[in-house]
Amino acid sequence: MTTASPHPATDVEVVVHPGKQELSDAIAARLVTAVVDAQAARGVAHLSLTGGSLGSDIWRSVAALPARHAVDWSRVELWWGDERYLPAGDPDRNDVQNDDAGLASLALDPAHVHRVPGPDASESAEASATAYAETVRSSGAGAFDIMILGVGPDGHVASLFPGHPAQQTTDAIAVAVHDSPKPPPDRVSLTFEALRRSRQVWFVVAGADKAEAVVNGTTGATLDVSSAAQVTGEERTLWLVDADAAQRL
Ligand SMILES: O=C(O)[C@H](O)[C@@H](O)[C@H](O)[C@H](O)COP(=O)(O)O
Repeated sequence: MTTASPHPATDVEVVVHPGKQELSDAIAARLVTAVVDAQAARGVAHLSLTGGSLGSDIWRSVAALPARHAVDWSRVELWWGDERYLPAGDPDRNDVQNDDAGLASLALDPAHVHRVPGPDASESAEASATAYAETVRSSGAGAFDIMILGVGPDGHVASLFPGHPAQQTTDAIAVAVHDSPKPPPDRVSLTFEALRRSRQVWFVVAGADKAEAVVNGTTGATLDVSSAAQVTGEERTLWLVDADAAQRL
């Protein structure tokens, strides 16, 4: 399938798994292999994570996967595509939900886990976005190796919501988002420009309520309908979906 998005850097590939559990387990297996490959090629793997239920299920699956020991987790640089602007440790933060699901059980180097500053560590969401962008810029990462993105039923990815003013931010790596249509209202998100600087982009989507978002995302829908359709990887763009989310393809 070829996307008609305005940035068709790569063909879009869709892989369908029967249910959410199989999907989560398959993403985990794919992730371990991709991280090993990135480390073999470049020494370090830059991996960007997503919130959402599936975004955390993946870490439950990785933590149960014997092959996780094939990864040198201390040489993984971790990022988040977006974060809810809440204090460190808040159970509604994406990083905390990922940690609780299993991420925290891996032998990561805390210095390589790049959390988005919350209100306890920054003056505003704008200041947090500036600081996070500076961390991305100074990390030396030419591109993220793997960008994992959940997709909302409304077509949002990271915290870039169709029709929201922050969606179209240009010339920035990260942006503050206020009045988010999905709570909580204040967030920090990578921009489209930053999300596209990824060797591989993996959209991870489960559930019948996402079926329309999957059609829109894989067929190059416009900005006002789909943020997902605006993002492709430099080398590969994968839609990893369950049968319910794929039902309208
Ligand atoms: O910050 C958020 O509110 C979430 O991170 C959100 O962006 C999520 O990734 C998608 O809505 C998909 O979520 P599900 O996997 O739960 O459907």
